[in-house]
Amino acid sequence: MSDESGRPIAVIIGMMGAGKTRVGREVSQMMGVPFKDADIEIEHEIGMGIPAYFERYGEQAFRDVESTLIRRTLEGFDGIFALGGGAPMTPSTQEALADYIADGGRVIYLQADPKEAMERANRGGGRPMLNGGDANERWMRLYEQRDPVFDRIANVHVRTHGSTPQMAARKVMNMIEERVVHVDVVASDDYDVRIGEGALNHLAGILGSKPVRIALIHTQPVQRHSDRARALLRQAGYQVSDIVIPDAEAGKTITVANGIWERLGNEGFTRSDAVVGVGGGAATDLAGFVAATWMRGIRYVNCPTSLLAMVDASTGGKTGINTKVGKNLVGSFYTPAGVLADTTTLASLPNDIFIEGLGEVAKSGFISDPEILHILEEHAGELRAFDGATLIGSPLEDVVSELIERTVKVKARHVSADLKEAGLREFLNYGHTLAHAIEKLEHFRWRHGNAVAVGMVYAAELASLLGYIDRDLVDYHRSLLASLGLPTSWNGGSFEDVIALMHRDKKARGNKLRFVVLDGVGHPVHLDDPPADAVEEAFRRIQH
Ligand SMILES: NC(=O)c1ccc[n+]([C@@H]2O[C@H](COP(=O)([O-])OP(=O)(O)OC[C@H]3O[C@@H](n4cnc5c(N)ncnc54)[C@H](O)[C@@H]3O)[C@@H](O)[C@H]2O)c1
Ligand SMILES: Nc1ncnc2c1ncn2[C@@H]1O[C@H](COP(=O)(O)OP(=O)(O)O)[C@@H](O)[C@H]1O
Ligand SMILES: O=C(O)C1=C[C@@H](OP(=O)(O)O)[C@@H](O)[C@H](O)C1
Repeated sequence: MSDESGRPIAVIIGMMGAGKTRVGREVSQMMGVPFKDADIEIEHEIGMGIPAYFERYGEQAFRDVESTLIRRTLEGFDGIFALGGGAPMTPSTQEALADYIADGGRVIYLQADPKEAMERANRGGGRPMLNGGDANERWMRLYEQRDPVFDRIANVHVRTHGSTPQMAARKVMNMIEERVVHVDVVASDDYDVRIGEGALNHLAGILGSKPVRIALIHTQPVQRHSDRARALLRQAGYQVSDIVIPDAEAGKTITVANGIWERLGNEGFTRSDAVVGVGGGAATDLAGFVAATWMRGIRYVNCPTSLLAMVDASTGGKTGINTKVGKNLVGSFYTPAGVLADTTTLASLPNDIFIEGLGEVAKSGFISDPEILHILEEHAGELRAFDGATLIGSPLEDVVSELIERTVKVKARHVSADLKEAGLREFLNYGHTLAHAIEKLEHFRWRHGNAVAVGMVYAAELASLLGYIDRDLVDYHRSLLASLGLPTSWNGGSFEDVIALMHRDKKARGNKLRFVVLDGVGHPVHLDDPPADAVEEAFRRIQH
């Protein structure tokens, strides 16, 4: 885990008594990496205790020694590095930490409960900054000065209220090991998709101090996960309006949205308040739509709990609801303040819902990242046998996290380049032209990812008929998708019904059909107005 460039894996800052040394050492043991405590290193260097050095030479002289040692350690140590309580207040140390973050480092603000930390800091003395007068009063004064500075300097915030050292260390380790995909959007604020155990712990860090009220929108099947989100929000001091919506597609309606708008009005939600959506893609679509429309837009954080929502639905700023005429026909491009894909939520995900999410994972492999296909191939059996109850802590967890990160990166590249789907982003629609027709004809009984799988085989057949790809790649589509438990054929409707619906696909222009096909793995192209006989023959070929 250590960083080859000699940079610390993480630097821990926080108030005296927060647990920087104790928790930092726990983390280093859990991760099997070295640990350094700046205060101990300084005492070795100055050849005396810090209180004595303070006494003899004063605080400024100490801070000079401290900041020099910190800068040197940041350049030449690859473990967990805990700083002294006052260290981050020194401007030169702040600069060094900013450089470290710019180089990919993690400065973790260990946010202990002030009462707990103050009590622990006063055990055993030896803290010169608490000398003179009431130690608790001095601690609180230092806290008022330092907390805002630490909050600003750190790029990771870990609340340890009520945690044992081991629990706190586990939270810190999860934050260190989590995967982060940055989405930089030209027309809107950038945001991060955070993937890992405990990602929900970032909620307060993303929402910040401005919101008073949070609308927590969730569905019954994910109650245990929304319970955790609610507890974190309340611990952080927000007023939480708990809004349970109908599950799955039943929740993506104007009636549900209208009911929430009424609640937000009655409960005085202002523009500085926010929405948090917890659930599958349907819930995060609806939550995003409510956030996009309330007062013409308030901030929202998506907390996806299904694989498809983590890799696709929650991450690209498409929000929306269904209407009687069709799916996703009303909505807005409105990007979130952040996306928290907490992999512990997958523990309750049913196997069939996990497998359908693999349809969108495979799609991303076909259009952009062949390594995704290799990982799917290598682990097809384990993935097909997915059991959420045994996922966390198993070898499969890291495989799933890698697949999520890679798929989100594919999505992020397209969203960053083309938020409103004027061109490049359409490549994410590989397999979707037929998929949407299937979903409609199956009255949405077919899951989205399953329909996309059949749609990709169709697009491969069409591409093969027109000479873009060879039969081997068509066969590879079928063998890989089938090995994951995904369908590769469909017999649920006539070609006439299908062609009529494909003409209403959002990629169609005028009376011309438009598809995304491959010109090889990782090379999607637009196919406009293909010959009618090829369109029909490809359909025949996915009907067996
Ligand atoms: N906005 C976009 O860019 C985008 C992209 C793809 C799909 N979508 C939309 O996303 C929806 C599909 O998302 P989905 O596949 O997550 O379906 P879904 O939201 O209907 O969830 C599927 C089922 O799994 C349950 N579930 C989800 N997470 C769970 C968990 N951790 N434990 C137990 N049960 C859980 C849900 O309650 C639901 O019953 C569709 O509405 C689709 O239109 C949107
Ligand atoms: N989460 C925690 N729960 C219980 N005791 C803790 C916790 N974190 C630290 N401690 C104890 O509190 C005291 C101060 O911890 P320490 O790591 O030295 O704080 P810091 O380095 O942040 O000043 C130590 O006795 C330590 O064992
Ligand atoms: O552009 C996007 O981010 C996508 C939106 C969804 O398609 P639709 O917009 O066709 O619903 C999704 O199914 C597809 O995987 C990617």
